[in-house]
Amino acid sequence: MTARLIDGKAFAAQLRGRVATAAAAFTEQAGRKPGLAVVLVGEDPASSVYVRSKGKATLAAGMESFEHRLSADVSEAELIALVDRLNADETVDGILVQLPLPKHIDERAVITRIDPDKDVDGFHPVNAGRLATGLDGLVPCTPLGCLMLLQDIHPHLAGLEAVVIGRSNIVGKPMAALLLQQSCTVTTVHSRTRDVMGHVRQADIVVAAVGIPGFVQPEWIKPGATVIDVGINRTGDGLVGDVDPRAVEVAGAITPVPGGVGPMTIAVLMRNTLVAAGRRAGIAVDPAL
Ligand SMILES: NC(=O)C1=CN([C@@H]2O[C@H](COP(=O)(O)OP(=O)(O)OC[C@H]3O[C@@H](n4cnc5c(N)ncnc54)[C@H](OP(=O)(O)O)[C@@H]3O)[C@@H](O)[C@H]2O)C=CC1
Ligand SMILES: Nc1nc(=O)c2c([nH]1)NC[C@@H]1CN(c3ccc(C(=O)N[C@@H](CCC(=O)O)C(=O)O)cc3)C=[N+]21
Repeated sequence: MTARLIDGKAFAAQLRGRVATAAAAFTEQAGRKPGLAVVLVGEDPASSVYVRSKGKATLAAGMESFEHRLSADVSEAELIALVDRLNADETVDGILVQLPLPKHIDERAVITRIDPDKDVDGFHPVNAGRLATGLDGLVPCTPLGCLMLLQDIHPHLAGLEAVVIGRSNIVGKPMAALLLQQSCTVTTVHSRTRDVMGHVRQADIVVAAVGIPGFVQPEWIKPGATVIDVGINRTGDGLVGDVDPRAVEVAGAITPVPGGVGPMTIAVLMRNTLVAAGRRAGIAVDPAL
């Protein structure tokens, strides 16, 4: 059997189309466009590429894009002062500070300074708490994008066994929270787990967010399982995921890298910006987003 390839790129394009329609309706009602501010510190080439593609996607969705590029030696105080200005700016609905930050800056101090209602990355502890307790908030883009792809394949997620590999605040933990909210039976495995393979073998759904190229072996996968590969690893062979490509021979459905989760992350960022704008302005946005 060979797995169905989940076309994240096409799914993301559809989502961006729906966001653009809803953004136009917002602009009509609010008399201004939704606005996203992206802050980049330093000149890491990969981060520069992401920031540029986020800016392009923002404009294409009919939203305002504010880019702030700061030099790598900017002080933490200066960066926090910029966050304060963006928090106070009525034309800014979403704020994203590109990670990682240079070592001399405390990421936590910066993230916790962002107004939780403008935190379109969903990284603020207030949003993590809202997700954990089932309140409306802003949900991290990558795991929400993964959930959308999963719901397309499994309209009924309730009762399925899901294994999340990785427990970062950015991907693994919010992914597990979302799957639990959908009534999956969720297991999170990590570097201290005794038998990662043993857990993965049981899973109807595997989400790999490890950061090790080709980590998940085909023999670990239950035949027919759905596999979501979050990994973005730059190697001599180009961009590769956290799942061994031979897994296509065992899985029922699998996301490719590139063209899987990555494009969804940016599309959900657009969606989160529109949702934040709607809530801030008291304007209803399409709930199907
Ligand atoms: N497609 C996209 O849009 C995005 C992709 N990514 C990619 O996703 C991947 C994960 O990112 P992120 O969560 O930020 O990474 P982190 O490095 O923060 O987390 C990696 C997790 O994997 C776990 N881990 C490491 N080694 C093993 C092992 N041998 N067995 C089991 N678990 C292990 C770690 O465990 P422990 O906690 O015990 O150390 C940790 O929880 C990366 O490739 C990243 O580039 C990330 C964000 C967005
Ligand atoms: N505050 C913050 N928020 C983030 O969401 C954030 C961040 N910092 N730092 C870095 C990671 C990584 N990330 C990706 C976004 C898009 C692709 C993406 O579009 N990938 C394409 C390929 C792109 C390529 O070829 O390089 C794909 O997988 O098809 C990947 C990874 C967001 N991140």
